[in-house]
Amino acid sequence: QSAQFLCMKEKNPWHRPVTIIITVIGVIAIVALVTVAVLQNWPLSQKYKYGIVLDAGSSHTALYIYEWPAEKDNNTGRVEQTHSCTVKGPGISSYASAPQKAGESLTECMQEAVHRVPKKRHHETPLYLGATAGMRLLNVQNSSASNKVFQAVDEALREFPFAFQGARILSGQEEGAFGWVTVNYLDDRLRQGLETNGALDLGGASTQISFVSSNYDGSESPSNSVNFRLYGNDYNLYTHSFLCYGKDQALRMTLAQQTRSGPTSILDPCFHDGYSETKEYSKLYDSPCVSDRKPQEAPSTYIHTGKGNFHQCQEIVKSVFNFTHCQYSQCSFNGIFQPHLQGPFGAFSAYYFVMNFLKLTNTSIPLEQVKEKLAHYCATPWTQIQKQYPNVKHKYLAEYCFSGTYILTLLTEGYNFTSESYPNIKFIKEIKGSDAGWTLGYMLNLTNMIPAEAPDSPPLPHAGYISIVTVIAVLLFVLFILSMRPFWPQCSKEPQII
Ligand SMILES: Nc1nc2c(ncn2[C@@H]2O[C@H](COP(=O)(O)OP(=O)(O)OP(=O)(O)O)[C@@H](O)[C@H]2O)c(=O)[nH]1
Ligand SMILES: [Ca+2]
Repeated sequence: QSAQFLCMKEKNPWHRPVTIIITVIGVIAIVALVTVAVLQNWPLSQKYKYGIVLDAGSSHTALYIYEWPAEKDNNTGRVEQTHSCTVKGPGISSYASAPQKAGESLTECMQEAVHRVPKKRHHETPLYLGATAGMRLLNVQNSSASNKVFQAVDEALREFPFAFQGARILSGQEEGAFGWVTVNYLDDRLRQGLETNGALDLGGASTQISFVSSNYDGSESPSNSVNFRLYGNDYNLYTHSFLCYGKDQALRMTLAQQTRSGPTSILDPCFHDGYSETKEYSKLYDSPCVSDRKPQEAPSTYIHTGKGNFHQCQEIVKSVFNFTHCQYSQCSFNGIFQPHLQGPFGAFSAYYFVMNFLKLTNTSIPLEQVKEKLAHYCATPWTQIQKQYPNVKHKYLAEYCFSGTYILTLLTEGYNFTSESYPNIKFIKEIKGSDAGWTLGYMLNLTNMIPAEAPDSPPLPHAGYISIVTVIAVLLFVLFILSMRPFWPQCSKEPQII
C-alpha cells in the first residue's frame, strides 16, 4: 500500500475544458476592452486641414499657408505656418493704373499653394486676402481705382480651386488686434491664460501698437479698445494704427519736411555722407500722407544727398510727430490716447528687418549704447557701406540709417519707451516657425478656431487612460478567476490510503 496525494494524480486543473474556456473568454474580453478604449480615444485621423491668407501690404504681398490636425485639437494652439511665398513686384496698391496686373501678380504664389495643399483638401481650404495701409491710402486718394484693384484680385483668386472667402481692407484696429492674437497664440499664452505680450508692427505705410494695460478698461478713448473672450479669459486690448507712420511713408514725411521750399537739392542727415541721387518731386508727393505739403513752386527733380548725422536726423524725424495737443489723460503722439505701457512686447516686420541688419536686436544693450552704435553706422560714408554690403538691395541699404533712427524715435518719443522699458521689447521675425504678423490671428478669428470658453479637456491624458483601463481589466479578470475557487479541483490536505 502506498500513500499518495490524490490530487497529484488528478489532471492539471488548467487543462480542464471549463478553465480553458473561461481563460480564453477572459483574455478576449481584456483585449477587446483595451482595443476599444485605445481606438475610441485615438485622434480620429492624423490628417491635416489647411487655410491660406494673402497679406496685401503696402510694399508687397505675401501668401501664408497654415496647417492643423483635421480632427479635434483645433482649439489647442496647434495651427502652424507650413509655407510662405513672397509675391514678386510691389504691393497691390501700386497697380492702380493697371489693376489687371495686380491680379496676375498673385498667380505664381497661388500656383505654389495649389501644389502645397493636398488636392483632396483644395475645395474646403479657406482663402482670404486682407489688404492694409497701401490700399487704405489708395482708397482715400482714388476710391474707384482701389475698387478696380479689388475686382481684379477677386477675379484672379476665384480661378483657383480653394474656398475663396473674399478680399477686403482690414481696419487699423483689426490689423493691430490680430497681430496681438498671433503673437500670443503662438506663444501659447492665450490657452494657458498667461500674461500677454504686446505687439508692435512696423509696415511700409502704417504702424500698430497693441497691448493689455491693467489701468485701461476701454472707457477712455473707446475707439482704441478691442475686447476678446478667448479660452474663457476676457482681454481688454488697447490698439492703435498710425496711418502714414509706416517706414516708407514716414521717410516721405521727413523728405517733405526738408523740401518745403522746393529746393533743387537737399543735404539729408538721415542718409550717408557721399550718397547722392536725383529724385522726382511728383513721386515724392504722390501720397495722401504728404500731398497737402507740396511746395507751390518746385522744379521737377531734386538732388537727394546725404550727410550721415544721427542726431540731426533724429531732430527731423521728431518733427513728423505732433506732441502739442492731448485731450486725454496721456497720449502717444498726434493727440492719440495711449495708456501706460505694460509688459513685454514683440516687435516684428520692419522693426525686425532693420534692427537685425543693424545687429541691434539685443535689447539688453543699454538704449544709450544702441544710439551710439546707430550714430556710428550713420556716420559711415556711403562708399564704405556699399563695399561692406555688396549683396544688399540698394534701396534697403540706403535707408537703414533713416529706418533705425525712425524706429528708435518712434519707440521712445512716440510710444514713450524709456531706457528702463526698452529691454521689454523683443525684436522677432517668427515664433516657433510661424511668422509674426496679423495673418494667423485673422484666420483663427474667421474660422472660429479660438473658442470663447476653455475647451473641456479629458481629466486624464490618453496614455494614462489606457493604462488604467488595462490594469482594471486585468484586476477584474483575476478577481473573476479567484471567485471561481469553489469550482476548482480540491486537493485533500491529508494523504489518502488507496
Ligand atoms: N531690409 C528689409 N526690408 C524689408 C524686407 N521686407 C520688407 N522690407 C521693408 O520693410 C517695410 C515694411 O515691410 P512690411 O512689413 O512687409 O510692410 P507692408 O506689410 O508691405 O506694409 P503695411 O501695409 O504698412 O503693413 C517696407 O518698407 C519694406 O520695403 C526685408 O526683407 N529686408
Ligand atoms: Ca504689414
